[in-house]
Amino acid sequence: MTQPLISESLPTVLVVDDEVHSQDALRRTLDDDFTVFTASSAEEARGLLECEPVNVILCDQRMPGQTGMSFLKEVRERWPEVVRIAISGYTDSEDIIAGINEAGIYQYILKPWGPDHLLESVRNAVEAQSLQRQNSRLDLELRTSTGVLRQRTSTKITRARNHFGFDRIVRALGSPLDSICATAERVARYDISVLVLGESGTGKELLARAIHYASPRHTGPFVVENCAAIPDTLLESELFGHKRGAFTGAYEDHPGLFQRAHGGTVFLDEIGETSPAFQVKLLRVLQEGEVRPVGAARPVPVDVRVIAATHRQLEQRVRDDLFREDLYYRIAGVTITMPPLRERAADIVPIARKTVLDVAAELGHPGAELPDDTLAFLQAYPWPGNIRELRNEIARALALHDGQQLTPGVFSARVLQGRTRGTIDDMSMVVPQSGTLVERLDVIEAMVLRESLLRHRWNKTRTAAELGLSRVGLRAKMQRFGLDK
Ligand SMILES: Nc1ncnc2c1ncn2[C@@H]1O[C@H](COP(=O)(O)OP(=O)(O)OP(=O)(O)O)[C@@H](O)[C@H]1O
Repeated sequence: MTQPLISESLPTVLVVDDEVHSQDALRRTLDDDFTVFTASSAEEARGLLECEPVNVILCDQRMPGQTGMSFLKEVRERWPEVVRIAISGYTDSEDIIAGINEAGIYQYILKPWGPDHLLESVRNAVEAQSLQRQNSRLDLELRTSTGVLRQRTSTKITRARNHFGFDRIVRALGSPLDSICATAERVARYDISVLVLGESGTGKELLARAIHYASPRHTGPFVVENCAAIPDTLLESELFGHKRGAFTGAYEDHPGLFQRAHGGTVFLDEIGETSPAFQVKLLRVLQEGEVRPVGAARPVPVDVRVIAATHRQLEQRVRDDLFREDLYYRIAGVTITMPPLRERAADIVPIARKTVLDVAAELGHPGAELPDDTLAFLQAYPWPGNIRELRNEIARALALHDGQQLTPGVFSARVLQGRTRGTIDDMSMVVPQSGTLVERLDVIEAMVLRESLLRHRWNKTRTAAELGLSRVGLRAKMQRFGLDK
């Protein structure tokens, strides 16, 4: 047996035939295009397969010791990448079918074979193998990248769930937010609409996100829309999208709000500010569960959960005919009210501490200390802008007083003077909107006391004189409202 030196560039073919003249004929036919090995027995062929990279095996059906088919079966098991061609002197269709099934034969070549036909068959076999390899590689890459993508997506979702979970809503032990979050978490599991009421900056959007990420829709999008910011002229296009060429300037298809939120949750902020036109269109989508993009021939089904929010008393707006009653009932499956910060002063301490950490990390500062008197001072301020205002104040103080202790003096004049703006609209931010009259007056009384104390730099004699109180009376009130810390 003389075997060739392997040419790197040519595919290799192993001819297995015990008849020397058949071997020679095959070699001559294939030699120009392939590196050809020959073997006279299964044993010899095994030896070659073990040490040479064979692309195609051409095996005669008749072999001493065992049939060509049983050997090709073995090849399939041990070297499955090698393409198998059987050469046979007879045509038994059952034999051929068995060969194809059991040995995974690529082709049967009948004797006498013609050189052109044989050459073409072997070329095709090599090509089939290369395609097969390419496919496997692509398949592997695809599976790996899909796996990585899936893993990345699920990591992202897990991170988002952790980042926007209910425990990220910072609050003191026993805060009214405990029961609010418990309700929201229960509601999250069901596909009902949620209406979140509360002053600006109380955390309505934060709560809406927590609901979305705790819901079965958490893998879908959470899309925020500030309804007050959409002019009526753009309503259709913003809510329902448009097709390319639907109007001048529509250069490409634009998915509307509901299509973007499909499978997830849409957060409709400032729902109380919407025009009658907006309300009609919104109601239609919620009733029909489909949208028709401007210029589209057919409506598109949308599957969206709605969480709406407003700082307005929406029921009152319904009574005043400023908000559609039918829409109100659609969006207010469950109503949750976020209390203003001044009604949960205990939350100010953990929120302030957490904000210092967040902002310091953002600014790359080492952080800052919040001494007890500063915390008491922050608790006494009514925070008409709620948590947003508190966070902004702390960020400002940290930026200006890098690395120092945050004493009351580092806060803005507005906070130092306990000033709140005086418009009627702002009144609703300062005057409590829940509780009995006595409870509400208590909140106001505490604010008046604190404001006066701050202005007099906590001098009790001057504060008492200004408020027409005795020093003892002032001290008693300070104690009652927690202002004596
Ligand atoms: N309990 C909380 N713990 C930590 N951060 C909070 C909390 N509540 C609100 N925040 C933060 O305060 C800011 C304002 O909150 P958010 O935007 O959710 O309020 P909102 O009621 O939706 O305000 P608006 O009505 O003005 O849109 C955000 O930065 C939010 O992350």
